[in-house]
Amino acid sequence: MNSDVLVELAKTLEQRKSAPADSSYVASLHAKGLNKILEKVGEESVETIIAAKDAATSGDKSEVIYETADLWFHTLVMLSHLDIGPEAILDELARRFNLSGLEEKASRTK
Ligand SMILES: N=c1c2ncn([C@@H]3O[C@H](COP(=O)(O)OP(=O)(O)OP(=O)(O)O)[C@@H](O)[C@H]3O)c2ncn1[C@@H]1O[C@H](COP(=O)(O)O)[C@@H](O)[C@H]1O
Repeated sequence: MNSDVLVELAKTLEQRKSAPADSSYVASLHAKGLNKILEKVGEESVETIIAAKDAATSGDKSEVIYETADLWFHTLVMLSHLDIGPEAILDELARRFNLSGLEEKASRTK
């Protein structure tokens, strides 16, 4: 698995924050602001869910892969807009290694 892609993409997204809005899609999203970015995350979430349902019945996984890539991409733009790098999410997932989801849920205080 090539998780370097996430890190490399995040570097590009960071550079786009200071680019002119009309020079790139990511720069245009940052210029439109967080609400527009969240609208895209919501839209891509719904498209991913629909593609997953379709994949379960048709067996064709290409659309759900394509839509999940759109969703991950827009989620990375959201994180970048909030000055959060993908390392923070990867670190959090790593922290959860070998931690049972059921045990973690039972240990929550809120
Ligand atoms: N991975 C992506 C990527 N995935 C999806 N998209 C774009 O996301 C956009 C939104 O998809 P939609 O299907 O919703 O398109 P749309 O209906 O035209 O969107 P809206 O008008 O509703 O906003 C499309 O324009 C896609 O091209 C991406 N755009 C950029 N990247 C990466 O980001 C880098 C920087 O991109 P730029 O900022 O454009 O240079 C690129 O080099 C790529 O690595």
